[in-house]
Amino acid sequence: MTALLSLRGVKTNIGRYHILHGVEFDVPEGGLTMLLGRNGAGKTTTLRTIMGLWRAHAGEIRFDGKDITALATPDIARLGIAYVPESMAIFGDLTVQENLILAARSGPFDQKRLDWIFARFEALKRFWTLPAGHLSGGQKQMLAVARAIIEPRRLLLIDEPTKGLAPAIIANMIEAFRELKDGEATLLVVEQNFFFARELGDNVAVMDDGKVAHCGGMAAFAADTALQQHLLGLGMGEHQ
Ligand SMILES: Nc1ncnc2c1ncn2[C@@H]1O[C@H](COP(=O)(O)OP(=O)(O)OP(=O)(O)O)[C@@H](O)[C@H]1O
Repeated sequence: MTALLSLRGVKTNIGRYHILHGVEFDVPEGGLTMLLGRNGAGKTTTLRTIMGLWRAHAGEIRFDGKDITALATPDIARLGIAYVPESMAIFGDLTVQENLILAARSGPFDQKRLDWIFARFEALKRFWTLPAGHLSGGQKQMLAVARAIIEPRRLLLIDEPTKGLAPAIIANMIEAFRELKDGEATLLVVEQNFFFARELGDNVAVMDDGKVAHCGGMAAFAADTALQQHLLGLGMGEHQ
C-alpha cells in the first residue's frame, strides 16, 4: 500500500527542549493509523509538526509525494489535511451552525453530509442555534470533529477524539470514523482509549520518548501483550 503521509528523521525542538528525536513512520493511504504511546511520548507534538504548527528542524514530511516540511500551516490545510487538536478548536461565542459555516470553506453545506453528521452527533442538531460555549465537554468534542469532516478531506489528524465522551457517543464516533476511512479519507488518530484504538485501527505507530518505537498492523499489536506492556505499560485488554 502506498503511503499518503511519511515522516523520516523528524526532529522538533520546543524552545530549548528537544522533543522529537527522529520520528519515522508511514500512514498508508485509506484506513486509519493509530498513534499510541505513554503520556509525554510526543504524539501531540508529532501532529502539530505535521500541520506546521511546530517547525521540524530536521527530517522530512511528505504528503502525497510532496515535501510539506517547510510549508506554512494554511498551505498544508489547503492540500486537504484537517487537524482536530485535543483542546477542541471551536468558537465559544458562535453558534453550532456558525462554527460549521466557518469550517465549510468552499461554500454552502452539503445537506446530505450535514444529515450524516446529525445522525451520528444528534446533539449538534438539537443545539444548532446555541452558542458553542454552552455545550458540554463531550458536545464540544463532537463539534470539533464535525468541523473537520463537514467537507471531504484527504487526511484527518485527530488528537484524542473520545476524551470525555459517553460510551454511546464513542460508538457513534467509531461508526463515523469507520465510514470515513472506508470511503474518502485517511485518518491518523492519537488515542488513549484502547477499545476504540483496537476497534478502528488498521495500523499502529507507538511512540516512546520522542521516537516511533514500533509500527505495523493493529491486529498483530493487539495480540502481543508483551509488546504492549513494554511500550504502553499496560496491555490493551487491561484498559477498557
Ligand atoms: N510548549 C511546550 N513547551 C515545553 N515542552 C513541551 C511543550 N509542549 C510539549 N512539551 C513536552 O514535550 C513532550 C511531548 O509532549 P506531547 O504533548 O507531544 O506528548 P503526548 O504524547 O501527546 O502526551 P499526552 O498523551 O500526555 O498528551 C512532553 O515532555 C511535554 O512536556
